[in-house]
Amino acid sequence: MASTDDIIIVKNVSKFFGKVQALRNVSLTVKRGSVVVLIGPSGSGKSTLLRCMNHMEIEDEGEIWVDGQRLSRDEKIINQVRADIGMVFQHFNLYPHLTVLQNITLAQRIVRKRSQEEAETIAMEQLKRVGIAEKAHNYPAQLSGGQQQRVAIARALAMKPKILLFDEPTSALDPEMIKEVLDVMLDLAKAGITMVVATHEMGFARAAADEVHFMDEGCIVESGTPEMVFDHPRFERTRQFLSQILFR
Ligand SMILES: Nc1ncnc2c1ncn2[C@@H]1O[C@H](COP(=O)(O)OP(=O)(O)OP(=O)(O)O)[C@@H](O)[C@H]1O
Repeated sequence: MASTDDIIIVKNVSKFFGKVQALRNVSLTVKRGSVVVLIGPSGSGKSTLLRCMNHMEIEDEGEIWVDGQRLSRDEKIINQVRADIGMVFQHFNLYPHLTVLQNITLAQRIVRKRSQEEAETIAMEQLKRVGIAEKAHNYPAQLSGGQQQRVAIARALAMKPKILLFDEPTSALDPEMIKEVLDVMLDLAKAGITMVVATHEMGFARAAADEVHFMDEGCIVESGTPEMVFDHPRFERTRQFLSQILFR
């Protein structure tokens, strides 16, 4: 039964791209304040599931509920859900012609209708939180990949979202920059921010996740605590995947 603790409910969701079935009857719940990590091979459906959660993709079958609201094609609901759910992508998606500060104030002004002054105050708070306040007046191209991703996280946080979705946030980074981004994410997890993270970083999953879901071919094959999934996988498919993955 659904509880008010459940901020996201995904119920029997399927999604097709032409003949490709990206999600097969997927169900999961995300509890308020918890960290849920999606793992699985490339093409297993992790991104599609995240994108359905904030309605960047629309499920073909099943239901998705976010904070008590059923997602539908109603534009008002879609806009509200998108404002309440922050998303951090693999490729940062910062505007190259805007400074870091402008990147973080833009959506706050348009979507949250904040004044420039308020938006800048919040932007600076969040830049401090991710440890790069001194870069506020730089352009994205003047920052390292890790710093750009931290700006993207600050931008998402500045919207004061109810949930943060991360789609392989460290996959495009050089190895030496991965840790600085994962450390920021770990801090957010400790602060009780609700997060759903698709990642290949098993060390992060082990340290931060309340629940791990292993996906393969559009299905959730196995779910549980990191200890259950990593140390005592029940299915051969999970064991096989984990045996090919680098733990760090
Ligand atoms: N817009 C799209 N059009 C057509 N097929 C798509 C589209 N998006 C995803 N797919 C297909 O859906 C399946 C699931 O893809 P998805 O990106 O969700 O997997 P993933 O687990 O996130 O993979 P990765 O780890 O490589 O990002 C794949 O077969 C993919 O090719």
